[in-house]
Amino acid sequence: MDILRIATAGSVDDGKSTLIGRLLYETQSITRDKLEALDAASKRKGLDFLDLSLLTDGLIAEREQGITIDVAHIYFSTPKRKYIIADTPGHFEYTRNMVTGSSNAKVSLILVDARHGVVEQTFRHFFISAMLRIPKVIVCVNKMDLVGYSEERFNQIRDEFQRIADQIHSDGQTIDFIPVSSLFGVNITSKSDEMSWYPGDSLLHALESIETHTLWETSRPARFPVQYVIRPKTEEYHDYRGYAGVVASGSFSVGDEVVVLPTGQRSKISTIEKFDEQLQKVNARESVVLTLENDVDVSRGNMLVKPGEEPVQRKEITAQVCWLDYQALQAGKTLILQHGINDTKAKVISVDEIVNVQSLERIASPGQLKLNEIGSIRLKVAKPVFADIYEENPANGAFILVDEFTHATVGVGFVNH
Ligand SMILES: Nc1nc2c(ncn2[C@@H]2O[C@H](COP(=O)(O)OP(=O)(O)OP(=O)(O)O)[C@@H](O)[C@H]2O)c(=O)[nH]1
Repeated sequence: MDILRIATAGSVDDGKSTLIGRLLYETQSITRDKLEALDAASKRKGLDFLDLSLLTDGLIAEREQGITIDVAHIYFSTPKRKYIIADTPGHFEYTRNMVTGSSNAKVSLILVDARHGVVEQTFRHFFISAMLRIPKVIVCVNKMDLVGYSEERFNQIRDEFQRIADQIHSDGQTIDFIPVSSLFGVNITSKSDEMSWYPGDSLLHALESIETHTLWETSRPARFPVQYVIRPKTEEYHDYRGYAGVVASGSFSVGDEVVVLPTGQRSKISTIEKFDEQLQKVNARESVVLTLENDVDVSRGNMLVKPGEEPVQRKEITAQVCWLDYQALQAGKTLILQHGINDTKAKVISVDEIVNVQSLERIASPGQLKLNEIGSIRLKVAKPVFADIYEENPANGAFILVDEFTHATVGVGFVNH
């Protein structure tokens, strides 16, 4: 069964917890004991209905004590597929959580309170979705009941959002707008009469109709980072060399010619093995063991690619970076850049620009990048990195920056042109 990952974030009180709670409730994803706990917790709050906002995180006790956690993963499923929602709290400082919570997501769910319209947090969330190239954005205009289910208000918000989207260049991203009332369950899992003017799908229907296989990385250039070299020590398998890893992007078939990076040696794929199975072809995200026709030199950390679509071996990298450390990033700083399983020392040459994610204003030569800021930097690496431009191949275009001494992750980067 396939899995669709959804990233969400919202501003305080725009109704995200209620919306997610309703999705879980109406897809019968709540166990009986959770329902009982929810009922009891709602009664304790003096409510005569189920407070669905208490459901998310599955952390009813924490919610009641007012503790908010960083990123919560919420699971639900329909007969069609499984869903994972990565939910980040809407507080303005949480860019960092949003970036980590959103990586790997194929859908970004953005909530807008119909009364307030597009707010700063909406900008930030959309900017990050665009930066991460999340292919699908669904904007739920919530609390439509509080604006009399007004088509005019919905159109106003949609147009305002679209204006922002037009300012942020985000190729390949599609945006859907859905008017909903989470509290009353309107347009969440089914459509209802209140907004007969709305011709589109309910939220769940929109999610169900996203074709994940067309979104996956298979259409990108083929990349196979070698995680382990398998060399059994037995007599029988004396000559066996298998290369284990996960296909990062693209696909490989038996007989395909491959180039080994960084050596540039060439060979052909002899077999593709998955457990006891022999495959003819393997696609992105699958774990396999490849064997090659001739005895080329391949070691852990090398990458198999196809001739004619090799990534550039970069000694200098320009990247958009989200900085995650309390100590600001400045030119001259030495860090460890980790790209897949490879790491190398990297020196910051310059911090060229920062983006104000609320106004989308760009400031040149800011001198430093502070906690939660997003900006463009230039790095020099000690060992060449085989990264793609993030926009062209997200699976091979991102890296993390690690502090040399504390080993803490201090930044997330996306390779630019
Ligand atoms: N009238 C109306 N109220 C709603 C709707 N959705 C949520 N609310 C109310 O808005 C308030 C905030 O809802 P939550 O779901 O807790 O909002 P949240 O965005 O998760 O807020 P945090 O829990 O602070 O992150 C609650 O009182 C909800 O009952 C809606 O569609 N209509």
